[in-house]
This record gives sequence, C-alpha cells and structure tokens, in this order.
Amino acid sequence: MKILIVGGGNMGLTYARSFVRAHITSRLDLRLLARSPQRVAALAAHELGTVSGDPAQCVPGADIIILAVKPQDSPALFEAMRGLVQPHQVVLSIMAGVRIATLRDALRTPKVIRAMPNLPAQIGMGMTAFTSTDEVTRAELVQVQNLLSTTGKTVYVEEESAIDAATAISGSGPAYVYYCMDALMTAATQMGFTPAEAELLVSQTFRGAVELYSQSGLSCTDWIAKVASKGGTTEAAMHAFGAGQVREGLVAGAAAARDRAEELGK
Ligand SMILES: NC(=O)C1=CN([C@@H]2O[C@H](COP(=O)(O)OP(=O)(O)OC[C@H]3O[C@@H](n4cnc5c(N)ncnc54)[C@H](O)[C@@H]3O)[C@@H](O)[C@H]2O)C=CC1
Ligand SMILES: O=C(O)[C@@H]1CCC=N1
Repeated sequence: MKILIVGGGNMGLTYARSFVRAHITSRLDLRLLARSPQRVAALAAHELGTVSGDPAQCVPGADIIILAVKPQDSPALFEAMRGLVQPHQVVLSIMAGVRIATLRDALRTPKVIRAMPNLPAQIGMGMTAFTSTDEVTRAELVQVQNLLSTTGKTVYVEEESAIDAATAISGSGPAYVYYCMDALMTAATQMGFTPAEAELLVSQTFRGAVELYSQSGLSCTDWIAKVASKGGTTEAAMHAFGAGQVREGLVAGAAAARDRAEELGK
C-alpha cells in the first residue's frame, strides 16, 4: 500500500512514524509532501520515506493520500493538487472543520474519509473518530482503520456532524486536560511546592485517577463520591468549583470548539 502524507507537522510526522513503527508500510512505500525546500530537507532528515515538494511527482501512484495541513492552508493545497487526484485513490483528511463535500468538490474525487485524531497518537494512545463517503469500499475502510489504529483507538461514526463534535471533545480534549493540570500545578506552587514537586503531584494524580477509572465500571460521579468524605476537603473543593461554574465553563468551552469546527467548514 503506497501512502502519501501531505504536511509533515505534528500530525503528519506522527502518522509517518507510527506507520513505519507498526510495519504497516515500508519507508519505500511512504511519501511525504512538504511545502518548501527547507521543509523538504528537514523532513528528509527523519528518514521516514521519500520527501517531495512537488505534488505532481507524488500524488499519482499513491493508494491513500493523507491531508494533514492546517485548515487555513487547504485552499492553496487544493489548488496545488488540482486535477492530480484520481477517482480510485482514497483521500483521508484530518483537517479540523473541512467538510467532505468541500474535499470532494475541490479535489474532484469520490473516495473521501474524514477523521479527527488527537495528539496522544504520538505515543499510540490516540483517539480517532472517522467517517467516509459511500464510494469508499469496505476493504478500503478497513485498510484506513488499520492505519489509524496504529496510533490508538478508533470509532467509526455515521454522521459527519459527529466529526465536529469529536473535534471538540477528543481532538482538542488533550488541551483541556493540560489546562486543568496547569491550574492545579499553579495551586500547588502557591501552596509552597517547588515546580518539580508540583509537576510530580499533579501528573501522577491525573495518571492514577484516569487509570483507576479505566480499570473500573464506575462513573466519574461514583469515584468523586468515593474520594469525598462528608464535610471534608474534597467537598470544600467541589463547592468552590460549583460557585466558580467550573463545570459549566468546561462544557461551554467544548461547545465553542464544536462551533469553531463548524465555522471552519463554511
Ligand atoms: N495538533 C493536533 O492536536 C491536531 C491537529 N489536527 C489537524 O491536523 C492538521 C495538521 O495539524 P498539525 O500537524 O498540528 O499542524 P502543523 O502546523 O504542525 O503541520 C502542518 C504542516 O503542513 C505543512 N503544509 C502547509 N501547506 C502545505 C502544502 N500545501 N503542502 C505540503 N505541506 C503543507 C506545513 O508546512 C506544516 O509543516 C490540522 O488540519 C489540524 O486541524 C487534528 C487533530 C489533532
Ligand atoms: O485546535 C485545532 O484546531 C486542532 C483540531 C483539534 C486539535 N487541534
């Protein structure tokens, strides 16, 4: 299977490394398309596959073309790829907000898969939601799912709107976790811990809490009840969170991310 990755940034490089590491493709069958001669040279140094700066050189011949550039760069990319994509090729886009209809029209091709991964894909702990057009065959869908699965878990969704929602939850989600961790590290240093101690206390608490949750059948509410003693410290924190509308703030933040994903698609 010949794979072309367009855009060798955070996500493009993550895929290249992951596919090679999982032996799902060889370096000989992997190509990367970069925008400038400097990026071509920088990407070539990773020795993950053949790097090119010319779409005409690397788009034909690919079985799967992965689009991993910023949504704002997509119009220029579509222009550069105009007329090069053939109907038998599968296009997999991970660009936030960019709609399947836009991809189909701009690239004039029917086989389109839209996916939303997240950054823990870098360590095989990613979460990817994906959907596809009817023209993608079952065998092609399985091939792509196998590729995505090298970076973590995957879920197929029927409705394209679920991709914008997944963008707001799991795509941007790691940033929300880091935001909460950072706030607690600030609290810890304000209470007298060194930054290194604060980092240890907070990161191990997040790791332990998530692992405990994952290994149980209990809900978050159940676990909060197990941590919180009546009239104790956790309850005091929960009251302060309530007064500060922390929960509502997080829900509103996710909604803003979903709205922005929809807006990017317009
Ligand atoms: N970073 C994240 O956590 C996630 C990002 N995404 C999506 O993945 C896409 C890529 O994001 P990142 O990797 O973080 O961005 P990035 O900025 O790290 O990488 C994008 C790369 O694309 C290259 N590029 C731009 N135009 C190009 C062109 N015409 N031809 C070839 N290369 C071109 C840029 O030079 C850059 O190296 C975005 O559309 C984003 O919405 C999706 C899920 C998570
Ligand atoms: O912030 C963004 O737009 C991208 C999509 C999900 C994570 N990063």
